[in-house]
Amino acid sequence: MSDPTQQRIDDLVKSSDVLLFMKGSASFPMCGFSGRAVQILKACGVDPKALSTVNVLDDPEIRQGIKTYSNWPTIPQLYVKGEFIGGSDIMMEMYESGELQKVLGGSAA
Ligand SMILES: N[C@@H](CCC(=O)N[C@@H](CS)C(=O)NCC(=O)O)C(=O)O
Ligand code: FES
Repeated sequence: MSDPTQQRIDDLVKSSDVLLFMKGSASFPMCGFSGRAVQILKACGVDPKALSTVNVLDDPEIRQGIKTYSNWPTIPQLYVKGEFIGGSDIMMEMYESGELQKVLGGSAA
């Protein structure tokens, strides 16, 4: 991976079991879609302290680079154990089917 931003994102994604790229923070989401993603993770029993987040509004390079990294055009983006799961619509569908709770497995309290 020669692009430094892609490398930085790859390092971030691999550094936390549950990582949410979002607008704002878990305590102060700056967009409804990001807020919904945080709420879904809480509903799955993810301890807010175990949840790592990256505020893309703080870093334009990451805001663009994460879309390239995942080949997904929007924020939020959830990664579990280094794998891209999806945005808030996919998270909601997976939550309703029970799949998200399974994916989160040991990461959920
Ligand atoms: N349907 C999307 C909603 C997310 C969305 O539409 N995000 C937009 C507005 S916050 C976005 O990231 N736009 C590109 C950008 O702001 O960089 C999902 O499932 O997560
Ligand atoms: S910031 Fe406007 S829809 Fe997310």
